[in-house]
Amino acid sequence: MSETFRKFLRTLPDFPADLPRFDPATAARNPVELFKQWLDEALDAGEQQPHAFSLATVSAGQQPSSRMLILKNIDGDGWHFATSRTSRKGQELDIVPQAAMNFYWASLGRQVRVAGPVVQLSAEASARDWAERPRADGSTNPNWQLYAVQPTEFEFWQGSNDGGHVRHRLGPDGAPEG
Ligand SMILES: Cc1cc2nc3c(=O)[nH]c(=O)nc-3n(C[C@H](O)[C@H](O)[C@H](O)COP(=O)(O)O)c2cc1C
Repeated sequence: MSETFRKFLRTLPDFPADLPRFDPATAARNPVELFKQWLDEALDAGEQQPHAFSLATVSAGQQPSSRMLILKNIDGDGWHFATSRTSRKGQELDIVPQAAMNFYWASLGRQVRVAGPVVQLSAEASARDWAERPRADGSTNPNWQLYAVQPTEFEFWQGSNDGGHVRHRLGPDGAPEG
């Protein structure tokens, strides 16, 4: 059975035949600008929920966990997401306020990694996010919290069908890193 499954996995579709080329030398130097460009291109490529990402957090005992979330904004406070403070991730962020985001757009063979410390945004901003969510019903939720990742590192990754994958790593100010 496990051998059959192993072989089955080998047959699954890989990247699409046509992938964009990415040349870091001519890319936007500002990581937020580059991200917004890639997000637009993911939307144009037909990606459903291109603003969805995986958020990894870690427990006090160093057990990592990850789950999908929706990006709510990017501004001077950082990269916003919202969740309940009482959730597993909320509790983990109370103890270890660090996280890693991972966006993946399969149709373009692209991944963006963003990581750094996490801060809590204001009660007002959190309440507004709760009120503006899809299917809002006029209720309030005192546990709903808007957070922001304040990136210390970025990585823009472009897959290639010839194996020449491109990794473009940037520091917090957009300066290229090894
Ligand atoms: C595409 C997608 C987007 C999601 N967006 C959110 C979100 O913005 N906020 C949220 O709290 N949960 C969201 N969820 C649910 C989370 O993945 C997760 O199940 C929930 O937040 C509990 O996670 P935790 O127990 O690790 O804290 C989303 C799930 C999916 C699949």
